[in-house]
Amino acid sequence: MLRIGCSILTSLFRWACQGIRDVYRARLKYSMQGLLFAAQLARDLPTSQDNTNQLYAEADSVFICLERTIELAKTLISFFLQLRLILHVVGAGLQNAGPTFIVLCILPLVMNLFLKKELWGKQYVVEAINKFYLRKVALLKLADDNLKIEVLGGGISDYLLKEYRKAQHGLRDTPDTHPEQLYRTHRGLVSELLRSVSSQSSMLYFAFLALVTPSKLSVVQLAILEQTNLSLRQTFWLLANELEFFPEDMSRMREFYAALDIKNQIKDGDKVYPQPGYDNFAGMSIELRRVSFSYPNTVSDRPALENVSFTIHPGQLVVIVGCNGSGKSTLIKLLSRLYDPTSGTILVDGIPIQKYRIQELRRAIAMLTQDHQLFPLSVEENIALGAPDEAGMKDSRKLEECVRLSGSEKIVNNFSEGVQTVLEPIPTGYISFYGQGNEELGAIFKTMKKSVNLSGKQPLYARMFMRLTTPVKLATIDEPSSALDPSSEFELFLRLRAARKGRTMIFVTHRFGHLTKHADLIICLRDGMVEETGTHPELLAAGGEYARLYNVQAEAFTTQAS
Ligand SMILES: Nc1ncnc2c1ncn2[C@@H]1O[C@H](COP(=O)(O)OP(=O)(O)OP(=O)(O)O)[C@@H](O)[C@H]1O
Repeated sequence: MLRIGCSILTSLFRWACQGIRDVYRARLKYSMQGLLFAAQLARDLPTSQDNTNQLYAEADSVFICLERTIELAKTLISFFLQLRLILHVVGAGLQNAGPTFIVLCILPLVMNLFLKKELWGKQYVVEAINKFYLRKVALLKLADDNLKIEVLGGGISDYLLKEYRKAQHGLRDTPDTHPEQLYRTHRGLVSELLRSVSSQSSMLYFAFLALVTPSKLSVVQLAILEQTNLSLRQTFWLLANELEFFPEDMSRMREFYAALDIKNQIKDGDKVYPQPGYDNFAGMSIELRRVSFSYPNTVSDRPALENVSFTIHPGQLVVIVGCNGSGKSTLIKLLSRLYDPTSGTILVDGIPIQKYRIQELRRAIAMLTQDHQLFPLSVEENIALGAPDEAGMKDSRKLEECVRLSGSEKIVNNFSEGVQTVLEPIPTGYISFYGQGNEELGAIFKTMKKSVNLSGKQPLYARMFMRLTTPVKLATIDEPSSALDPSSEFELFLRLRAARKGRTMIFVTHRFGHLTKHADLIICLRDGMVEETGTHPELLAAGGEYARLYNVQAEAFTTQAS
């Protein structure tokens, strides 16, 4: 009865512990996740791109470390209790045999620890270097759906199959099993023999003692020792495993806290923006004095910008032009302090840009770059986040106006859920291992992955228009039109220019015409340096790089096809 009662109590205790454990784990994890999310959001661009800051930070690592510490303590206690039991049982008859028995009992496991060939739990980096394997993996990738058009359109399937066979031939029978598995299977004969002989030593020792001094060992003692021998080994094995992984768990937890503590490379200033007296200025004034910049971790010897100097007056419409890689986008990134110049000074309203509070400065800048992406949120939120204050988020009239200005009406109307449509839902579902291949489940799974395919990026422009409803002083638009047809592009430029009142506006573009003719200032870059500046007529008359680029585009429209 007592035994049954104890088992029931144990089960109840386990069940309750499991529930509490799961709840506590979730609480701790969510709270750590929140801290990590805040730290990641606060991290600036150079800091996040710095390889030394790529830490393994898992919100669960704190709980795991805590749990493993408790487990380790439990195992240690149980190990010492078992040792005590053995000494007690053996000590009754044979005074000195207990310690010998314990040593023999755990000897095979100690040997195992030294002789075992296992990579698991060790710190290492793996890289495949077999050229045939690398070739095969690269070729297999070409069967992916996202490369279908290139492969089918290019008619290269036969070539790929031939190359695959060659790579396979070169690879011969070299296994591509995980290195952990391969390493483990290569055990030496001596270690195998030592292992099996030593595993029997403790009981052989007692069998020997029982034969030599039968009066000092009872059958009951032998039975208890047989049982304890097994459980001591089990506990020791558990202890060794836990101790092996413990430093790794600790280091993961340390890494998690280190990730929370990463200091931003871009230092914040303490001046408010705009400075008193500048609030009513018709835009931001910008001056660059001998600014040079190289990207952190770049492999290129040439700086992205070199000795760049120019002045933009408040309210000017500026167009930056230049060939690919001439530094146009980089320049825009420096203006919002996504990066700081390597040397030189940027003055905003006459004060070095680093002196302003970054948050306030960025709030005064509306930026649209080639890197901008739509968020995996609803269309409405994607747009409203241009003005993320409570009032802007809820103003549906404003939202509709921004959709209209950006030319996104057609796109939005095509969605059955309109502005509530989530653009790129994060896939969270999966089919179980044994459910793979089940047609019915497959059909359900397909309906779960509903990504919305947008050909243009108009909602991004809508977000920009939303941003322009706030008191921004500088709008920078980097290649706004690359995904637009010419008439949409023309209309968009008109609307953006109309939204210019009271703010400085900088466009980065490869296309001349609509914009450059209206620009107060054109800055022409070449290889990271300012080649020339001026207005459209001035630069055409100068006959330099701008005139050359302009004429190349103009000729494309005027030259008769031969
Ligand atoms: N994140 C980066 N890390 C390292 N180098 C970069 C990075 N971004 C740009 N570069 C390099 O800096 C230089 C200037 O690039 P940038 O993108 O500013 O030129 P761009 O004139 O805007 O070019 P495009 O017209 O193609 O957009 C180029 O040599 C580019 O390869």
